[in-house]
Amino acid sequence: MAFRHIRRSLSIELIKKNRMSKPYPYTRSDSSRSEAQLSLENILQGATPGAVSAHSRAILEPSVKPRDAKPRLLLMGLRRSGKSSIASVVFHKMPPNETLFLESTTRIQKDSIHSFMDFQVWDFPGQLEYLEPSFDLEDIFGSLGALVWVIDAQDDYLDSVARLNRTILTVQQYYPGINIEVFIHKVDALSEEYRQDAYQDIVQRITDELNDCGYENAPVHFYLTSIYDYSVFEAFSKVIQKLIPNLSTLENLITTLGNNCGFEKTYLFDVLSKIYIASDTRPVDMASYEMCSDYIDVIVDISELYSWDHPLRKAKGEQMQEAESHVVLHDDTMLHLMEMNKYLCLVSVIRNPEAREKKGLIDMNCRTFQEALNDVFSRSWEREEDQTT
Ligand SMILES: Nc1nc2c(ncn2[C@@H]2O[C@H](COP(=O)(O)OP(=O)(O)OP(=O)(O)O)[C@@H](O)[C@H]2O)c(=O)[nH]1
Repeated sequence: MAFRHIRRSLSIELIKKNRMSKPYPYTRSDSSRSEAQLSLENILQGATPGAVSAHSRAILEPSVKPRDAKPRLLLMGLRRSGKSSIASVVFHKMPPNETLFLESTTRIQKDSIHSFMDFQVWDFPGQLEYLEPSFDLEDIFGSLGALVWVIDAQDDYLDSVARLNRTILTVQQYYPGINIEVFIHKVDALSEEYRQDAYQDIVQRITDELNDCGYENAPVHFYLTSIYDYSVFEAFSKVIQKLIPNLSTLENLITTLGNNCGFEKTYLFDVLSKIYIASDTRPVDMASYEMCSDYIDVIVDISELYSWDHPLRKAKGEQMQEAESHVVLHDDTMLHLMEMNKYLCLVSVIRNPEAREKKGLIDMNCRTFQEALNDVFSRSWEREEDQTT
């Protein structure tokens, strides 16, 4: 559990603390990772590489058990476009610069992600010809949540765009509802002007082709991404959000909470991956998202440092199981964090001085939100397990 080491509520007043300015969200090597982080990673079940070849369809077994009927995210694109790097950085907390040493994927890598929602991430080798008749489209695209197509924007992308167009046209015929998410990737090394040009050009080429073939409203979305900043987390947040049932209910709940407590912006984070699964309906600004995301790291680190069982330490009264914390930054912005359950935590940005003073109100409203969230969004099999025990 994310903050299970925290036995009591933390309240940290870091008056002169500058915004955390780590270049990347994960900058430490494996050996220096905290127990808390490792325990987070243990939630993930490791990759179970399927022995896929063009002639071996058996590995792409259709899902039969209800537990296996999870939405699937397919990572596709040409070789070296950055698919495995994205999966490793977002879901395995790999420091971005370590992706330089990733080897080319030769088989479909299947990751089962067990979190607030179960889903699978399939990383396809760039060279795999999945549109050939030897592959069963139903096995690949059947229970698909989204197809994430990664285009290396630093490279000549025309081949990739042509291949994506072929894939979309095939998939659209049989599975018109599938979300196609195009990551225009590795934009970190590009100038702002070149980024925008590449973006416009790629969008144009794909929409023109789809329009010519009669798919005017195909569900294709575009993102500029890089593993060296938060853009890939932001993009994945948007991709995952489309798979969440009742997202608008969740957003409305968060908006009501924010209005009642005077929050400027609130995010509901998946602690493991630090993608946000919902936020209030105000526009997202990257600076606040980054700040909140960094704050989760800070709290995980602090909980690791100070939550060990001390024989002489006695609890004073009843203790909350969930972590709760707030911090005031140098510009008087307050960040408030509250753990919601095993997987999710709520992080809010508070700039209104009056709102900052009403800590009791904030706590009470966040608890009410927590109860509503856990009632509505607890995972069905956990409820079943609870009933059987
Ligand atoms: N500059 C930059 N490099 C990146 C980024 N993402 C990935 N890379 C680099 O791109 C190279 C290829 O990345 P991979 O993740 O192995 O690519 P892949 O698409 O999985 O490749 P295949 O397994 O061959 O299909 C690695 O050296 C990464 O470090 C990014 O956002 N920016």
